[in-house]
Amino acid sequence: MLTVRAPATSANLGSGYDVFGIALSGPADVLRVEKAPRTTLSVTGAGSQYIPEDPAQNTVGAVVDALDAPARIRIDKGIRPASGLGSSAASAAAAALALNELYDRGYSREELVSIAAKGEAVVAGEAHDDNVAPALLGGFTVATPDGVTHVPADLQLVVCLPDIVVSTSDARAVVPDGVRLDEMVETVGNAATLTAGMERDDPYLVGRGMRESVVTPSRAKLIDGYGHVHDRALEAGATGVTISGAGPAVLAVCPEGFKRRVAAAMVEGFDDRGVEARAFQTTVGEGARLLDT
Ligand SMILES: Nc1ncnc2c1ncn2[C@@H]1O[C@H](COP(=O)(O)OP(=O)(O)OP(=O)(O)O)[C@@H](O)[C@H]1O
Ligand SMILES: N[C@@H](CCO)C(=O)O
Repeated sequence: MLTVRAPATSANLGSGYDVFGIALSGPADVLRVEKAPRTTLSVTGAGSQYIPEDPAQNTVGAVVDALDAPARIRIDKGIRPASGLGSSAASAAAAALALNELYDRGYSREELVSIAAKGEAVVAGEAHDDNVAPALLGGFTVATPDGVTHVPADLQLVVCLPDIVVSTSDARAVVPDGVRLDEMVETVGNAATLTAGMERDDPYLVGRGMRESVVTPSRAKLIDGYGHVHDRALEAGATGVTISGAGPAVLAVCPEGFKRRVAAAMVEGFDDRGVEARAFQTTVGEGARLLDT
C-alpha cells in the first residue's frame, strides 16, 4: 500500500487566469492506494458527502484509466470541494503520483500534470492544468499549452474559506467573453510584476501583481462580502488580495508577521456580512509527496 499527500492549491492569482497557480502548505488530501483487480473508491473527510465514489465521476477515475492502474483507493479529504482551493485537483494529483509509483509507470512529475488534468476534465468539462501543476510540482507554476514553468517560491499567505459553495462551472459562466486592449495591457503588466515577485520572494511585488479588473470583479458578485473582506485584509496589512481559483475562498499575500491579524480581519469581514468563514494561515508549499506508512 502507498500513501500520498497532495496539497490545496490556489489558481489564477488574479492576473494569471487559467495560467498561474501556487501550492499551499496546507490543507491537503491524503490518498491510500493498493493494487486491485478492479478499481474501488471510498471517500471520507471534508465535504465527502458531496463527492461521488463512482470512479467514473471522480477525478481519480480518469487518472486510473490514463495509467491503466486499477486499485483500491481511499481518499481522506482535507480540502472541501467547490472551495476554490483545488480540491478535485488535489485528489487527481495524489492519484497520479501514487499510481505511477504503485505500477512503476516511470512518468516524471511534469508528465503526470497532463495525466492528472484528465481527472479535472471529468468535473470541469475541460482540462485545466493550473491547479494540478502546483499540486504536483509545488511552488509557483505557469501552465500554458506549451508546458509548465515552475518557480520555487517562499511567501506568507492567508486563505479564507467562507461557508458558501461556488462551483467552477458557475464561476466560469460569469467570465466575460472578451477584453479591451487597455485591460489586456494592464493584465500583462500585473502578471509580469507578479512573476518577478515570485522569483524574488517579494510579497509587495506579488501583491501588486495580483490586481485584475476583468475576471475578478465578475466573479466577486458570487461571493457575499468579497469587497468588504478584500478591503479589511488590505487594511490589516495584506499586500494583495484576490479570489482563490474559481472561489469562494479568498487569498491574501502577507508580509512576514502579518498573517494572524490578516486572518482575523478576513473572518471578521465575512462575519460583518453574516457569512461564516474559517481562515488558514499558510505559505507557498511543496507538491504532492509519498508519506511513510
Ligand atoms: N476527488 C474529488 N475531490 C473533490 N471533488 C471531486 C472529486 N471528484 C469529483 N469531485 C467533484 O468536483 C466538484 C468540485 O470541483 P470544483 O472544481 O467545483 O471545486 P474545487 O476543486 O474546490 O475548485 P477550484 O478548481 O476552483 O479550486 C464537486 O462537484 C465534486 O463532487
Ligand atoms: N482557472 C480555473 C481554476 C478552477 O478550476 C478557473 O478560475 O476557473
